[in-house]
Amino acid sequence: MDKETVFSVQNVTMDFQISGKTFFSKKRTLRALNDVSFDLYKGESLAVVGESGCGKSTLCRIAMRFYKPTSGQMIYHDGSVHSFKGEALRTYRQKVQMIFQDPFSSLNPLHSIYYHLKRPLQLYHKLKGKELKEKMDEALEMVGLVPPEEQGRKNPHQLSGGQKQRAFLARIMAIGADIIFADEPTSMLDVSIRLGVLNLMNKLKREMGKSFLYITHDIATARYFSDRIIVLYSGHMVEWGDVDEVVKHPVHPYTKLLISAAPDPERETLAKLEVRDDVEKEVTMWTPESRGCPFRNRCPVAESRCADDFPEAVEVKPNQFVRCIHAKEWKTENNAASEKPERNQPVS
Ligand SMILES: Nc1ncnc2c1ncn2[C@@H]1O[C@H](COP(=O)(O)OP(=O)(O)OP(=O)(O)O)[C@@H](O)[C@H]1O
Repeated sequence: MDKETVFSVQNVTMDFQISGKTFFSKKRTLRALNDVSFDLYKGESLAVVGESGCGKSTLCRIAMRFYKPTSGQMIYHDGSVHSFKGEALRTYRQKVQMIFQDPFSSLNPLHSIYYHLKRPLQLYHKLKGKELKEKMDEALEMVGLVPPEEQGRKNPHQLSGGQKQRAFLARIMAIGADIIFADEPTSMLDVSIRLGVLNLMNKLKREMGKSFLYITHDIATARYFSDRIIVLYSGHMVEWGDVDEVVKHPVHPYTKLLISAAPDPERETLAKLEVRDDVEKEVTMWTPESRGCPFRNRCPVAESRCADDFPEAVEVKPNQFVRCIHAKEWKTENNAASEKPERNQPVS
């Protein structure tokens, strides 16, 4: 069955003007995202992973219209997100929502949980009286805040971090969102509570067909919750595809590095891959004038040609794409290995 695209990111590039190192130095341009493109499908979770500063949150902020991209566009229902006005903008603000990292600042401490649910149900669905109360309780039950009568009357400070994220998800459901940009929604929660929130998002995805763009630096939760994954490095998509394939058989040296840094008992055999220690380990600041592969200064297999151009994407396996000069060689080797007949198998 064909997948239904509900949101598209098309060649998005985002530049920021930043101050120089001293008061008198000239402003510089930082390229936070470089030519980023992908589709988000109905009822899927697409993880965006990468280390701090790689541009994950910028992607969310553009989708929320906090920033306008320098070039490229985001598409929702055939319309460019930054061109929406009037009714189209109102619908977009209803259907596309964001859940934040910090559950402590996402709810108004002065108002009850019922209040947070009542407002969107009145505004977007024109509900009142008994029907309004039933819908609020339904939303609380859906996210596991029970009994709803008791939980709904509480103020945010009376809830734990995990319960606050559940209350915020109940609000998003009450608004009627279909697409949720989740920016590290569990990173500030205790490990024991994280799983519950991820399971709840899984339920919203599976049972209600909600789509999630799941921003994280944690490969383990990305694999647990997501269907596909994009690995970002310094604003560039370096590898993307089905999450199991990318995590089990990473091809880009940066993906290998990320995965080798995450503990996983199943993956004892993966060779540990170190960054080069003869060069700077910090992420190089990317500017509109920068050329080549952004990872080359840390890459153990870099060659001089890596400074020329950022390589084209190569589909190394069905649904797994890599941008690295070695991707074609890897693809050839991999295909040769898979074409080799097994011993004792008749060749037809
Ligand atoms: N408004 C801004 N002005 C200038 N630079 C910015 C702005 N917003 C983000 N940046 C820069 O853009 C780059 C990407 O930032 P972003 O917050 O998207 O990264 P991130 O991957 O989400 O990091 P983290 O995981 O630490 O939140 C960083 O170098 C950041 O300093």
